[in-house]
Amino acid sequence: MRTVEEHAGVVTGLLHRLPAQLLPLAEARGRVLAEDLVAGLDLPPFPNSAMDGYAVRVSELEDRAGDPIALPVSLPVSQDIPAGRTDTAPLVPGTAARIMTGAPIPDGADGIVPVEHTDGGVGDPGAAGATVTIHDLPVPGRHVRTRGEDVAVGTVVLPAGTELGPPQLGVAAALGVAELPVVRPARVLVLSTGTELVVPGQPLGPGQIYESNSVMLAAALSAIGAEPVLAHLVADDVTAFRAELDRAAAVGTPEQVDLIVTSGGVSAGAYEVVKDALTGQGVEFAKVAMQPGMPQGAGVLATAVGDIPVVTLPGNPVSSYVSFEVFLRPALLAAMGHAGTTRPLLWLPLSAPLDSPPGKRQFRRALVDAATGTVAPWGGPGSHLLAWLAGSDAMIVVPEDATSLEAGAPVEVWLLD
Ligand SMILES: Nc1nc2c(c(=O)[nH]1)N[C@H]1C(S)=C(S)[C@@H](COP(=O)(O)OP(=O)(O)OC[C@H]3O[C@@H](n4cnc5c(N)ncnc54)[C@H](O)[C@@H]3O)O[C@H]1N2
Ligand code: MOO
Repeated sequence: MRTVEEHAGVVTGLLHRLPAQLLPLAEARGRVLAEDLVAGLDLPPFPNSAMDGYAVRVSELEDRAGDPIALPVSLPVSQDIPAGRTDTAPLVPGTAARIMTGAPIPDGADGIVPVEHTDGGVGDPGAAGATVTIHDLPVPGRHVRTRGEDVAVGTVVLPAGTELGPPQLGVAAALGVAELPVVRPARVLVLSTGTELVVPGQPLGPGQIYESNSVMLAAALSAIGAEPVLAHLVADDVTAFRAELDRAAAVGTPEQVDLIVTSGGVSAGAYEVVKDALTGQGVEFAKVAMQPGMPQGAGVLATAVGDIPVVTLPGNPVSSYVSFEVFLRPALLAAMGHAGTTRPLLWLPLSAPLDSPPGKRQFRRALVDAATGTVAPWGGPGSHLLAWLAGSDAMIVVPEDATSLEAGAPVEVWLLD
């Protein structure tokens, strides 16, 4: 049997780092930056006011000894500077300029008196007789946002590998960048197999069940920023199945994907379509020492139209999802440029005992109790217990050598979404 790490290594080895593409900022959230973002300008690009108020020469409001002059003091208001003004004149000595937040500081001014520290001004700023009476003196530089104090031109603002969240996209926009080079998402064909499977919404016949893996896997792919492509259900028919795979492998066609993920048809039954179609074709089937998720397959399928990595997941719904978490999620995140590929990991004491099979790493559905700082197994270990998976918010990882753990034992916990 393969260890979990051995199979994880095989799956990761199938996927190469994806190429970059240019995306408008509005479409880049969650993507990974493919190249350093270097500032093409200073931020702020010019000195500007952090307050609505009056720009002054602070030295004019001090006496020769550098002490504040007696207050209040009235100054003529020589100009008005709203944000966006492009023709600001230097500050006339002995005057103040009315200024708004974000407006350029006039040459010569070195302090801003917030409007709350004045009488609010009398008359139209810039007109004859306009004055402002100042009650409190500013310190030089106060409320002045200097050029380049946030970003200096030429500096790396976001290094390659940065995951683009709202603030990162915001700073790119502030630098005037409209598009960013980001790692392209993986396109993944999800193919569920099984003659017993019926698409939700259709009537269910005897012996049939509704198909749940493809929608679950597609959602899991979307959640990490990959692009799922869902194929129609393929019955347990090797020829039809191979035709689907060949379509997905065809280089340069719209159908081409980076990876094919199948579910079902890999265990020991008489109708294992995935195994039957792929054995000896570059895909290796193995038992992995884990529960659930023991029967696995992975490899590169060579077709007449191109080679395509394939990962075959077991059909039991919980097995399928756990296999995604353990093998595919980290491998795809890495291929899409993410540095962190694991779930947030905690060590928490169990609030209830659990059993685990010898020699297998068990991944148990679990619920974290934030109030007590404990974790409880949620439902049994059965790999058909999908509703329990749906009710869980974490996975407990039980090591291969543990067969029973008492309440209170510390366990590794992966926090799920
Ligand atoms: N004799 C043995 N039998 C089984 C073994 C074994 O080692 N020897 N392994 C068991 C384990 S463990 C697993 S896991 C499953 C894996 O089986 P397959 O991958 O071949 O999957 P299927 O047989 O096609 O289906 C298993 C189960 O899951 C249901 N299923 C499958 N696909 C879907 C889907 N898309 N949506 C919802 N449900 C699905 C299917 O109806 C079966 O109930 O094999 C054990 N058997
Ligand atoms: O390994 Mo299977 O995935 O237990 O149910």
